[in-house]
Amino acid sequence: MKSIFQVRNLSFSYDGVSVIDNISFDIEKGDYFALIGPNGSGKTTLLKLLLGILTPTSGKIMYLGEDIKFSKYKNKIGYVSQKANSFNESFPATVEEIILFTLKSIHNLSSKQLIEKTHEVLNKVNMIEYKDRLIGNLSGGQQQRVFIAKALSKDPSILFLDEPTVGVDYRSEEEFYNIMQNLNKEGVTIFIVSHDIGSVINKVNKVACIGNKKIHIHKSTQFVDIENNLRSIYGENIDFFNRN
Ligand SMILES: Nc1ncnc2c1ncn2[C@@H]1O[C@H](COP(=O)(O)OP(=O)(O)OP(=O)(O)O)[C@@H](O)[C@H]1O
Repeated sequence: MKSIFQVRNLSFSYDGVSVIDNISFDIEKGDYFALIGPNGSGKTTLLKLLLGILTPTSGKIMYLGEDIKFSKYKNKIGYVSQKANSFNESFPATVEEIILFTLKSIHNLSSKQLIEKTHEVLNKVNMIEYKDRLIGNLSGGQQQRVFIAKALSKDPSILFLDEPTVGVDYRSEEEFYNIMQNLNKEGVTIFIVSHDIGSVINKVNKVACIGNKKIHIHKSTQFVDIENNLRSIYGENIDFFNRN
């Protein structure tokens, strides 16, 4: 499989306090990845490093073989942040206007093409029927889908999502994972940061566990392997998965 991201001997410290210590792993084309780990284990820090928001203390991150410091990779990645689903009620724009505006800033398309592309990305997140609604009048789960549509406007090769199911109800969560699965089938590589181990593990096909400053990649979602690894990270004898 072709690597999209190659992380090599990556370490990171905040003001001398080490959070990530000499980790190496790849994100391959077509991966549907979950990054899991306890609170404070460094999930968001690693995500910020991959997004180029933070700079490694040492080591390298490469996008398609080129150091991200020098690469124009940001045009090729989609990012949905943790606090994405929070538009104010009075925000004066419809769903369609928000996507149109985003697309205009990225692509050089005719008006007709812009509308077509807007409808295409809204269809991908099951939001076409809400296109004329004011964004502030949507539920948190629906707003989240608009943010995913915004991220898809770039035609990203990889989509990063930080804790995407926090604050969404069971039905929205199911819908969210259906959308992710469809996008992954269409070829989008997906990387989800989540503390909701039981839910996310049933959906993805690779798991990265972060803890004690290290990362362990599970190339399948074999519960027993992951569970043993999580026990060593959390140091507790607890059940992580609901197997019903
Ligand atoms: N800006 C910062 N300055 C100093 N320390 C920080 C900063 N941001 C995070 N940290 C520390 O780095 C460690 C990792 O934090 P991080 O937010 O990456 O963890 P996380 O796994 O995403 O946690 P959570 O699940 O609670 O969101 C924590 O000990 C945290 O206190």
